Amino acid sequence: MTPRKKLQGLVAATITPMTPDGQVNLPVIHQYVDYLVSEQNVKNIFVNGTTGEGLSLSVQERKQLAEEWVCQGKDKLDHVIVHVGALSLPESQELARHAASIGASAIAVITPFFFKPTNKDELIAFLQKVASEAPTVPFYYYHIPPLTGVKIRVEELLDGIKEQIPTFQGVKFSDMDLLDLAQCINKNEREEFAFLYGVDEQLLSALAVGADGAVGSTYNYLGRKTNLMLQAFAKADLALARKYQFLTGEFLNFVFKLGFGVAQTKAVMSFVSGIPMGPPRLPLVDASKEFIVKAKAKLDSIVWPDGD
Ligand SMILES: CC(=O)N[C@@H]([C@@H](O)[C@H](O)[C@H](O)CO)[C@@H](O)CC(=O)C(=O)O
Repeated sequence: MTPRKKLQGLVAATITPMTPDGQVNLPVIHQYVDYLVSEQNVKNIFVNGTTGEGLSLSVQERKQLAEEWVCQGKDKLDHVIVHVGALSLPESQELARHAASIGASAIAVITPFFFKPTNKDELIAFLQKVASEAPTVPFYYYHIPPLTGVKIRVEELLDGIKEQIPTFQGVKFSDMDLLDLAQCINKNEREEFAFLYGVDEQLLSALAVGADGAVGSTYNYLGRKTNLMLQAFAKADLALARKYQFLTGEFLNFVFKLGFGVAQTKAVMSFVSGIPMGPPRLPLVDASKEFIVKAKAKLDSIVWPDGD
């Protein structure tokens, strides 16, 4: 899949559909692609990331998923970014080669988070070894310190990165540190890199400092609403953009108090889209019935500015 334009706008961090007995449910992906495009107006995806439980899947499952998303997304999706990060360097390299061979638009890599890099040079050395296995595929660093515990500032990482990773294309920035994000964007004078923000409830603030777009779980089921926020922001209608951000925030604030993570995202996506996402894989456990009833009632109660 050749990217037709610089990545911007919304990217859905895809869920990995599973059968009730915990197997990856590939046949559902065809319907899932159509749902994202036609119901959510989202044409970019990020596969096998956090929301996709990528680090809980086998290498074989990750390859099958990447292949299925690329295949089903052909002529429908603009960008299919495949997350190929792993704790083991050879596994990550194998996944990078595989993503290149199936025509993924880009790859992304998370830092190793068991044995962790302690500084920028160690992290870049790992990323470089993976990126060089896919020398024609755009490369994104996936920064998510709340989960990895690796807090190396991205602003530091950018210095000289293009010399070490010629395919470097940008960052999926899933952190609340907007000073770091803003400094990255300030350094990106030639606008050669894309910065995709990953904290959905704060996207408007990231847009204000210049984020190009966003990767997140909520764009699976609130993509259409968030696209309206992006449009309002582009027209400098901040009052309207804020309304959308406040309302997605109202929903997320509500579910955070109930306990919210990938398992609950799967449940919400199942009831909103009607596509069965199935249970999460252990150690995650299914959302409770009580969560589902309350989350659905909350989402249904929201009155959006577009009248829906
Ligand atoms: C920690 C986490 O899961 N963060 C999500 C957000 O989209 C998150 O679900 C949302 O902001 C609600 O908190 C994304 O950044 C993760 C993501 O894009 C991915 O699945 O790779």
